Amino acid sequence: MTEYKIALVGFGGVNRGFAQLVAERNAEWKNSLGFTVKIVGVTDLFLGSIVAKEGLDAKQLVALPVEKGAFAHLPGGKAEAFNEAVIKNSGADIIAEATFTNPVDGEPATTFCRWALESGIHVVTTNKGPIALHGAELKALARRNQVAFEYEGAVMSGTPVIRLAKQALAGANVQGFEGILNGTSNYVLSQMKDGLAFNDAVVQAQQLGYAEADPTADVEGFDVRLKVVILANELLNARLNVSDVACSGISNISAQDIAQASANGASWKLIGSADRAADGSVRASVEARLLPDSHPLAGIAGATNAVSFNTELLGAVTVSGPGAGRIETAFALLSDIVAIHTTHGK
Ligand SMILES: NC(=O)C1=CN([C@@H]2O[C@H](COP(=O)(O)OP(=O)(O)OC[C@H]3O[C@@H](n4cnc5c(N)ncnc54)[C@H](O)[C@@H]3O)[C@@H](O)[C@H]2O)C=CC1
Ligand SMILES: N[C@@H](CC=O)C(=O)O
Repeated sequence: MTEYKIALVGFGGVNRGFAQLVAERNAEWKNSLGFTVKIVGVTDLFLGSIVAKEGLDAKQLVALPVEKGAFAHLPGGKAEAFNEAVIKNSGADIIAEATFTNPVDGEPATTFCRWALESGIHVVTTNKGPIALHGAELKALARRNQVAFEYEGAVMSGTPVIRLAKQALAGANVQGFEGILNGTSNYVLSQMKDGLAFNDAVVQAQQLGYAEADPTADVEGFDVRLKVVILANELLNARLNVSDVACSGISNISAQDIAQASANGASWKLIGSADRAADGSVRASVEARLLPDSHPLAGIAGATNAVSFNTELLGAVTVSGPGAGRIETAFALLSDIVAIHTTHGK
């Protein structure tokens, strides 16, 4: 029976959600997935760090209070985040990277991924920055070191759109896509439709674990822009940079705009899209669009996301599912570990 030793980098909503899955389901995974997971290290800027090669009690980790330096209260724990030591020296086979997404340069998460890959350790991550901004370099580094770099949760949380489009739609010839790719902004627009003020809806999205550390990234479209770059580069063989994608958000949409749209049988949605032109070039954008209620994306409400792939052989293939959420995104990490088990498992 394979046992994967995992170190968690960042211990906010997503990796705590992953620890919860381990606490509740490890025994079940033994039978259903053919492996178990042992958490051998955790490091977090705010909480500190801890390493235990014999394995940490996942239930105890989940119950850790969200207090500065909290890991220092556990035997062997430290108040400081010794990220490099945890990544390189905890004995982990896999690093689960879930620190803040930095939409400008992808750091320091990109460095965390490099440290792991250079050390021959697999990486699973939900962080959009390293993939959108340094994806080609990190994938090459993973190949050179014969390890996996997996990031299904970076787009649409636990809804498996990247693997679906790359594997199940291989050969169908994806020509483009359009989608609702941010849970927070879609939640905010839905709540505003029900009468809540913009700022109150953003606070709710933060409390529910959907929003970025700085929710400006959600409501101004920067988060969707990273996801559009990731999907376009993965599926359309584009080489887009963030600066190639025109981007605007939803912060200028008023309650009155939403009510008026509703009265006219339409809804405002933040849409990320990309298309391959006849000359092979790829154009992409992020913008709020007014969709008639008959449009397949108009009825997608709350933190649910959906993406419609335009394929040559099947026409439109639309996938909908959770776009944010702690456990939902933790599931994406699990699905990445399943992929590693399939490709690299003993
Ligand atoms: N929450 C969600 O629904 C989804 C989140 N993501 C991405 O997953 C990642 C994690 O998300 P959450 O857990 O919700 O965020 P979070 O804000 O709850 O947790 C992030 C944790 O990382 C820690 N951290 C930040 N910088 C660090 C550093 N330099 N070294 C060590 N620790 C550091 C923070 O102290 C915090 O505890 C983010 O990149 C986010 O964009 C992706 C898909 C969905
Ligand atoms: N803040 C993001 C989280 C997932 O990427 C969102 O709301 O979609």
